[in-house]
Amino acid sequence: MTNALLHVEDGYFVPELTRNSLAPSGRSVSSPPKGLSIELKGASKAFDHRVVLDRLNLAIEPGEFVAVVGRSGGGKSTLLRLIAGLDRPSAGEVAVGGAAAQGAHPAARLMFQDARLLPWQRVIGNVGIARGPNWRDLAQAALDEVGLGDRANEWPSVLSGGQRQRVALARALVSRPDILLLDEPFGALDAMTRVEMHQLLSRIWREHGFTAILITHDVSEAVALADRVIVLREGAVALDLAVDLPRPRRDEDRNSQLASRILSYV
Ligand SMILES: Nc1ncnc2c1ncn2[C@@H]1O[C@H](COP(=O)(O)OP(=O)(O)OP(=O)(O)O)[C@@H](O)[C@H]1O
Repeated sequence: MTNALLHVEDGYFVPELTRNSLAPSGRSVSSPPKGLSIELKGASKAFDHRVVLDRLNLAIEPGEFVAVVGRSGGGKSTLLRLIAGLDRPSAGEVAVGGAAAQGAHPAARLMFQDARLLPWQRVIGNVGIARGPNWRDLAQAALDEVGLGDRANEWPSVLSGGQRQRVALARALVSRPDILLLDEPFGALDAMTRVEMHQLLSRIWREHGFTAILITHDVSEAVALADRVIVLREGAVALDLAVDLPRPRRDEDRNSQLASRILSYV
């Protein structure tokens, strides 16, 4: 498979999106980028005249971690696709870093419930999928960051679900994204692995400084990870709540109180 066939919608690192890691930007693996702001101004999306997002206004600060929860079919993934620039609003505007989105945003990476690894590439080949100068070193560094440095030469088929998601995270990180868009990335994992992934993502988000948007059905996950939880209902923001709890969020009582409050808006 050539790079030209790799698609941003699959979470892959496409060649024209390589500015941070492969261009001589001066950024090294240890110099974190700054997250970008995201703004939706009266953004609507309709499919066949059915309104899925209805005049949404939302301002997300650079480096903020926002979780979006809501019922199935409520427009969460649609919102993520608009922010990624994979889809255009039917009306209104989506701005990333202050500029209106025009096509897939070069600084955004996506992660899905399914890791979407290429079975014919070893782990390191999946992470450094775009190749280019130093790709192996950059991919190895990203694998080290997610705790899989010693699995670089294995095939994806021998990895567990949690390890595959770590590889998907490394593949996103290798380009030093300014925005990480997470569409239920931990939805298929068991409870223990999910908690490990929460800790990993929290650490990486803190160290890298990217803006994170996490879609989840799990309100406790939203409370554990996000600065802010948004409930999307019938295409509009039903709740926009700051999670004012210190990290790491180990106070089960406070977490579950907040989770119950959020659930009442879903
Ligand atoms: N490309 C499309 N064409 C037509 N309808 C679409 C398209 N994409 C999404 N929809 C519809 O828009 C609505 C919202 O879908 P979306 O995937 O954004 O919801 P969601 O909140 O992410 O759902 P879930 O939690 O089940 O993943 C659904 O009714 C879906 O069928």
